[in-house]
Amino acid sequence: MHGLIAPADMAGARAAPGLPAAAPVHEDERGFCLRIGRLALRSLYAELTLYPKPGLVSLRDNGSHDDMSAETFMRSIFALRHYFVRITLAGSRGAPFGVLAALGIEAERRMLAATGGVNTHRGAIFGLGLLCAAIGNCRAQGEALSAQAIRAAMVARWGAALAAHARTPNTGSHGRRVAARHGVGGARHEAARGLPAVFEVALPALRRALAAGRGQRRARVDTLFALMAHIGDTNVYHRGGAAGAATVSRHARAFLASGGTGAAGWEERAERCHRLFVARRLSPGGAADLLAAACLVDAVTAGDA
Ligand SMILES: CC(C)(COP(=O)(O)OP(=O)(O)OC[C@H]1O[C@@H](n2cnc3c(N)ncnc32)[C@H](O[C@H]2O[C@H](COP(=O)(O)OP(=O)(O)OP(=O)(O)O)[C@@H](O)[C@H]2O)[C@@H]1O)[C@@H](O)C(=O)NCCC(=O)NCCS
Ligand SMILES: Nc1ncnc2[nH]cnc12
Repeated sequence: MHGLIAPADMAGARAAPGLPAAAPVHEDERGFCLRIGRLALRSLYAELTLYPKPGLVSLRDNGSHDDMSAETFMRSIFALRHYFVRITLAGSRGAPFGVLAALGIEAERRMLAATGGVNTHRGAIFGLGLLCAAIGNCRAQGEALSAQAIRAAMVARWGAALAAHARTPNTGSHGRRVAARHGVGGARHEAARGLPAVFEVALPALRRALAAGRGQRRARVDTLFALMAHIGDTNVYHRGGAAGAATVSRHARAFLASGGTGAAGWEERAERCHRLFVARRLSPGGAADLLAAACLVDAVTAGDA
């Protein structure tokens, strides 16, 4: 991921929609935004390359998907290399939600151009974009980069707009149909509530597993299962309905109850779950995004930025 972001990206950042073009970007601010952008890409790459990851695309196989592969995701990650830098800068400048949304919609356009029209990271563009903006805002306010401060900055600066966004009808997305049929709010409602899946489920699970000495791979697998056990994933509902969502939650809880990756034979159990989800075409894409989001917050709060 190291070489993906060049200083030229900051030039691109200044030209970002809604940001004052003449606003000078100071050296330390520039360096910070580049580092956060790099950590965001690294988090998406960490998610993609993790295995076993029930139903999801990895370097091993395409999971429950006929329309995308690891290559599709790599193209998407490369297409987002400017976006995360820009939205971090926008957040540091206290940009309104409309500016962030415009950056996100532009990023979605770049993603679709890179993937041949496949939706790989629409949810990640939203969730990780919001976190990058909050991280930039936190630093600009002189706050220490803790999980609590990042969440507080996101809610304080964009909470009202996110609540309004969650109330607006989805534009022809799966999310709208899932919300109408199953009452599951998805990404918008998750953000409107301050990303509880990231800060109250994923991050604690990741840190518990790391503190238990399980290493990054096993900690990330445990975290993905914790997310699958707890969230309403619109991707799962879209493909498998309420029965599919119950299947995902039941198998995730069983894996965790058996000790997660701390128990002998965990990898075979996780791969068996992967094969079952693939057979039923289930794909917890929302959990995958939230895992990447937790990896980003963990890296930033560990001082990697
Ligand atoms: C805010 C939006 C992005 C919300 O979009 P939408 O109205 O469609 O709402 P959702 O469907 O609920 O969510 C969209 C994606 O978010 C991920 N997701 C799902 N559930 C959750 C959840 N509980 N919490 C968080 N995130 C969630 C998921 O994204 C991932 O899965 C997609 C890939 O999987 P796949 O199965 O292939 O998906 P499809 O192609 O759609 O299905 P198939 O046809 O293949 O079967 C991929 O997107 C992953 O990221 C949901 O898909 C939007 O309204 C918006 O406003 N966007 C622009 C604003 C913006 O980005 N701003 C930036 C900063 S504010
Ligand atoms: N690895 C993955 N496979 C399928 N959908 C995803 N959405 C986000 N990451 C994903």
